[in-house]
Amino acid sequence: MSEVDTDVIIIGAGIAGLNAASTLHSKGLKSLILEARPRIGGRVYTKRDTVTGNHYDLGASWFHSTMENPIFDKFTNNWYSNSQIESAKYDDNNVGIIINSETGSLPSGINVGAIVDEMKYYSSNLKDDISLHNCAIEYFKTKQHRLSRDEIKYSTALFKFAELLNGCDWDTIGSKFSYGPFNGRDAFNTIGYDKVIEKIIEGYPNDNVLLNKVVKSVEKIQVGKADETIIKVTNADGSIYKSKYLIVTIPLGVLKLSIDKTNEEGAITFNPPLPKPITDNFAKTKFLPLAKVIVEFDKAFWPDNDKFLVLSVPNDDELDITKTYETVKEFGNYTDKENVKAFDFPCLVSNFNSVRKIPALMFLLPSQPAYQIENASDPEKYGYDLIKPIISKIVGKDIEIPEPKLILTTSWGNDPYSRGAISTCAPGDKFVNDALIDGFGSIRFAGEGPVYQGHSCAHGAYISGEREANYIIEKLSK
Ligand SMILES: Cc1cc2nc3c(=O)[nH]c(=O)nc-3n(C[C@H](O)[C@H](O)[C@H](O)COP(=O)(O)OP(=O)(O)OC[C@H]3O[C@@H](n4cnc5c(N)ncnc54)[C@H](O)[C@@H]3O)c2cc1C
Repeated sequence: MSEVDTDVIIIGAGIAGLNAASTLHSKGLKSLILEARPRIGGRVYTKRDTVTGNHYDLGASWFHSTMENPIFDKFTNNWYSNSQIESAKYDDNNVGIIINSETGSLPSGINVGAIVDEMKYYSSNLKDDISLHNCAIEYFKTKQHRLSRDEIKYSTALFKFAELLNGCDWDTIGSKFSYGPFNGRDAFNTIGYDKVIEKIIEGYPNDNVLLNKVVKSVEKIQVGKADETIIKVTNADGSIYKSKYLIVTIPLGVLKLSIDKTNEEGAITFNPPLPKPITDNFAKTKFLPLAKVIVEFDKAFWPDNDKFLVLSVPNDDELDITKTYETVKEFGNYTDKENVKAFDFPCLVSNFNSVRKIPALMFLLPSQPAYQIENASDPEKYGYDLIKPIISKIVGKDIEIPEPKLILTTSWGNDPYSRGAISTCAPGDKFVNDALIDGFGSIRFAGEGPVYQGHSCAHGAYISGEREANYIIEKLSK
């Protein structure tokens, strides 16, 4: 059993933990990172193929909210500004919309974007926070007299697209925060998100990052007056480390287990237990998976749009124009289905041939298909079979799709150290668990969950890590 004394222990080597460590290091404070996995990065995970030189991000890919994203600014302005390759690309050029119809595309002459903007306004201003699905029903109930049949049909499908921003199906997403506070365009990271990780941790001592350390328990021990405590952290391998402060950055899906599932892998027992204001908030916290299916071919055979939004559109015969909201009620309810197929769910397809000059497509899928892929006996084959009809629609012609060179799928839901993709708000839930930001004395919390700016995003994790490091720096300087 080893014992190490340090100023701060950080649990988790994702963006939040690494940025906390780097900030503490820059001010001369000592820290130690305990990471359960055999690698750093957390939900940033770049697979690099040593033969082709290609790389694929299985976690974060985009810089969101680029008007207020500090990682994006550093990445493009400081870290890789001299790179010969553009390090990030706004990928909103010529966005294709693909639907399951004869033509495969939206009919011209309907401005669904404007209606979706109205629906976003409507959802964020409703008095009661209801599910996104119910919100769509309410919107059509009260506003359908202003809309044409096609406007209703296609804007419903686009609205449901928010499932990809939240990871959940629209029955489990609270309408109020369903579109999040996204400020600014999205930019695609073209050189790999691991390059962000490399820069954040540059200069931090390697020896202070301990991998394969699954933290099992945290004990706060009183050593003097009320605010004089020592933190004792015990790992699954029996090693113990002690510090003055602790920053916990594990995903909320894992932290939730501390309430009543402490035997599960990755769960941490807190002694004394986490206070009620923190745990009360977890009752509704949703943490479901998103999945990626990445397919690489010998050469591209699809159109050159930057990306494609693939929509699940209500059937024409299902759509009763006199009672459209009734139709919307039945539409898109796939949570009870065990096997969803292409076009049952919305999906985003990034065209790497356009954004990175690589003949590959990346499919981002919501929770239900994600579960199916993760639990399949052959996830690559299952994932590819699931998205193949979408490739056919994108191509638009009856051609034989060639065999892919490479298929990659993800497993964020089954992974015990993530247990999902991103934090989501259920109806009536708080956008952010403020009690986590307040912390528990010398036990602090960071990550994409406990933060407002950049909530659920990589830059939110970054901001929260710095916030907690600065809190401790201030405390220790007194
Ligand atoms: C498929 C997918 C796509 C995404 N796309 C984007 C995107 O395009 N843009 C964007 O901004 N964001 C995206 N995100 C979200 C983004 O990846 C996260 O917000 C961010 O990486 C979270 O960082 P974090 O430090 O909060 O948590 P994490 O990166 O999850 O780090 C937490 C760390 O804690 C470790 N840990 C867990 N339990 C224990 C334990 N008991 N003991 C020790 N260590 C433990 C984990 O192994 C992990 O390394 C995506 C996420 C997913 C899954």
